[in-house]
Amino acid sequence: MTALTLTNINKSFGSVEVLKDINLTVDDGEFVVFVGPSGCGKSTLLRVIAGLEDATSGTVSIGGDVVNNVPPAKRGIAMVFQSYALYPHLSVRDNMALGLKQEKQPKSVIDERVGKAVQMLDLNDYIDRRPSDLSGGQRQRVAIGRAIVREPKLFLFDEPLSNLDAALRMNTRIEIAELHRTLSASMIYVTHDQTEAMTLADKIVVLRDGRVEQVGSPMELYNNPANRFVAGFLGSPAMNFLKSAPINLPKNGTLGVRPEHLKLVKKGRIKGHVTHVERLGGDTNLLVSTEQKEALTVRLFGQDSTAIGANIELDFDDQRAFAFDADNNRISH
Ligand SMILES: Nc1ncnc2c1ncn2[C@@H]1O[C@H](COP(=O)(O)OP(=O)(O)OP(=O)(O)O)[C@@H](O)[C@H]1O
Repeated sequence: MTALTLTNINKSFGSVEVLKDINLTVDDGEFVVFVGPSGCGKSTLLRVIAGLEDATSGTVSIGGDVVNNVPPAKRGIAMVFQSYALYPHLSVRDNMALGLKQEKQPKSVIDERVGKAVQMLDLNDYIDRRPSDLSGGQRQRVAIGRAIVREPKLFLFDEPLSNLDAALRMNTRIEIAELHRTLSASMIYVTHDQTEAMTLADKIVVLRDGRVEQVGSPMELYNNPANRFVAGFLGSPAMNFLKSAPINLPKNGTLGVRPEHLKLVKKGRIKGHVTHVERLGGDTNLLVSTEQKEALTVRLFGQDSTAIGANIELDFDDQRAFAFDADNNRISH
């Protein structure tokens, strides 16, 4: 069964085309992440699915029903926003219960669903507090709880972790992944963070300038990017791109090598000097300027003693490298 189908979705604001011919399906229980740089149309696409924006053309189907003319509250979706959007004067419990009260659900149903969500999200100690007395992470859990109690057909998350600090972001990311496993619900999650996309998604949709660049599992996209944009967007540190490559490339082509696939060797095909060293404890990143004055990042596992200014030689396994043509599309080599 398909949770969501988008067919030929276009969206313009005035003369500006923001979404261009988007076709996509989300299967039941699938976790789909929309990822792409700022302004590529991720939030607009989510808002079209939610019914907060109308598509200029195209069809939105949820659970097999066309919902273009169905208002947001009747689409069977629940949305979690970056800003939490909690009511400041209501307790955690009442914030979570509000949607169900508005639906006129019986008290027994409300108590049961809120109780279950509170348990699941470990919010027991906070149910009588107001949002202002909670940390950012706890507020986001309340916002997620409010979505869960509605038992939606489809969850929509719009950059839910971007207001949290790095450590909390990682914890909450793991909680969202666990929640997805527990609920087996269909989820769409918008982020510009490639780590969130890689770690959460069953399926990643890479967007750029309102178009879908590529759709696939995280490892499919990582190991088999269709073009230079996808190759450069997924992976941290980002893939290196060389114009003066030591392998045969078409005219104006580019060689792509991931930082972890470059090896320090005595005699290699790439020569350069180290311009900066980042010692991360577990890994070491070397920033290198090649003889052809191109910049590279090398990711070495563990602690490495190479110093700034060192002359080094690098090489890589050709099987691990990617070749892109003058139009930045991937070619086999
Ligand atoms: N109501 C609107 N009126 C006019 N233009 C809009 C409107 N909403 C969004 N846009 C434009 O549409 C484009 C896509 O915006 P959108 O918010 O969907 O991007 P995004 O990928 O979610 O970006 P971000 O990661 O920065 O939130 C942007 O160029 C934006 O300026």
